[in-house]
Amino acid sequence: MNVAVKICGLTRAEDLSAAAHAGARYGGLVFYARSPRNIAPAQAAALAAQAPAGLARVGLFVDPDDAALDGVLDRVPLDIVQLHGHETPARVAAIKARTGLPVMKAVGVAGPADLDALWDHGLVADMLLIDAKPAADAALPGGNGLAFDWRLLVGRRFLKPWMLAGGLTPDNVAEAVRLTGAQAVDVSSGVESAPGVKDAARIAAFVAAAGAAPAP
Ligand SMILES: O=C(O)c1ccccc1N[C@@H]1O[C@H](COP(=O)(O)O)[C@@H](O)[C@H]1O
Repeated sequence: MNVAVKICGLTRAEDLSAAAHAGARYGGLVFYARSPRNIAPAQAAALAAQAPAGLARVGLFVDPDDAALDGVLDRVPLDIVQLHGHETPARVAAIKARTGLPVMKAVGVAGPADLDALWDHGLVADMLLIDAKPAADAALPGGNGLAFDWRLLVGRRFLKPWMLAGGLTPDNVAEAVRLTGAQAVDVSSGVESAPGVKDAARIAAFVAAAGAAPAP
């Protein structure tokens, strides 16, 4: 199976190298101050410059205003913008127009009613990211290592290509892919030794277990 893998929350050169070497197709850089994976634009620019051609650089934002977006995009070469907050479809469309980049919109899922938002966002976003819906009192809107009931996705079709996220690990990603038919998966905490510190062995195990094909 050819499953594309995104390793999110890269903060160190060795983590980016481990992701690329393992065969990941996307590397995520988190621009969200409350996250333990938050990265400053200057540091992100250096990391992004090291990314090989087969690794798409994804910038993760949470409800960014235009100044926040510009402050990163003026410095950091990104290939995709990931929106992981409460952005409306109209805001997604505006960010897509402003940045000129493909936009991946994350939608949190806890039950069947949450799937409706995937339809609405599928009308404007280029890609969808289906993540677990965080608890109301969660400190972060994502990156919590929290999974949702993957059976909610069985038999579902979406308007745009989508990634599965939320609590994925080297041990459960194969089952998640088998059950949902996901062709792309995203992981952050499941391949870490500590928040914000990726583990090369876990990255390699995750990519292998996902059934990823190496970048062409
Ligand atoms: O990783 C973070 O710190 C983060 C912060 C704010 C929003 C999203 C974040 N990460 C994204 O969350 C999902 C799932 O992460 P995990 O594998 O369950 O830890 C993933 O899409 C990350 O891109």
